[in-house]
Amino acid sequence: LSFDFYATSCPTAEIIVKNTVREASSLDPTLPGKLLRLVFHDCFVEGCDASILLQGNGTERSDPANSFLGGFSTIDSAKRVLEFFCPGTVSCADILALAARDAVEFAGGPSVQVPTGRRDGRISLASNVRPNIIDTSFTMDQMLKIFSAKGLSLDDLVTLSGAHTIGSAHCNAFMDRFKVDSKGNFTLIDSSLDREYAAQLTKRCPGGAAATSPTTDNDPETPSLFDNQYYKDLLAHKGLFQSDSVLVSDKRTISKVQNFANNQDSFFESWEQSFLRLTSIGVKIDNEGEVRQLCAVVN
Ligand code: HEM
Ligand SMILES: [Ca+2]
Ligand SMILES: [Ca+2]
Repeated sequence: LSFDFYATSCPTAEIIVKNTVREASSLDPTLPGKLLRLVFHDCFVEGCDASILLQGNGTERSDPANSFLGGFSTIDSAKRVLEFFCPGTVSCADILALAARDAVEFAGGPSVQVPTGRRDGRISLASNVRPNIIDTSFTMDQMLKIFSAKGLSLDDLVTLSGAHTIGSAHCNAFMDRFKVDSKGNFTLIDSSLDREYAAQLTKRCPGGAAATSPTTDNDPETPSLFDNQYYKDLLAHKGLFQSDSVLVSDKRTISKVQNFANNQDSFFESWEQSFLRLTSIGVKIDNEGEVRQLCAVVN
């Protein structure tokens, strides 16, 4: 990968992606979160190779763990423009990494220079999703095991979890942390969650209707701003997922959380490094992959 990969073959590549993300985000403020989660779910399965974008029976996209992913149409739009100006040149994997980078910037986060040159993969299997994607119920050791397998550290886990400073979630991702009986009586199951916050969350999940339920902001304070508020939320026991709360209950990660909560610059600096590591996982180059014509299908 290199920073000037498309300098001669498609010098406007990054501008085209940025403009597409900018326009789409101004119409749909939920888009930045979707693009950011999309690159995470791409890179953790088969590397950053746009395997998540392939459609069809039994692909990664068809796994229930990926059912709430979004942002696909924005990637398709950017690809359409790029195929017009630079046919067969810019990979879907690069478009996705650049779009996620731009999404963070438009949400108020740091702008990161991202190297390009990723090729698109030809393999996308639902059976590869569960072993590689972290569930909210995982312990720190289970999370660390998956992160290590990707060449990422505990610090990367704390930093990249900061993505939950934007975006939203469906009830089934956090509903098991509390319980409401038929009489409306509320019981807190996970005591690492603030009681009042949990009581508010129950109102977002009426009757336990998980899939059809409305979404809840990941960061209750600044839901669409990419800032360090997520870490302040964690210290206030307002991490939405169990996997967020674990970051303050584990002595290996609490000091990093405190550091980021007190110092946004420190979070942003770490973000830049960790985001580069995330978007470099298992990249395919040259004939290890292809440049798809359409991001949803292999050539
Ligand atoms: C480490 C373990 C992680 C777990 C268990 C986890 C889990 C989840 C879950 C359950 C949701 C809600 C999905 C829904 O119901 O719609 C979510 C949302 C989100 N996640 Fe994570 N996540 C993790 C790490 C990450 C990382 C590393 C990133 C990116 C760098 C990320 C970015 C996001 C974003 C941006 C959203 C909001 C998506 C939207 O608004 O549509 N997450 N995550
Ligand atoms: Ca992938
Ligand atoms: Ca925020």
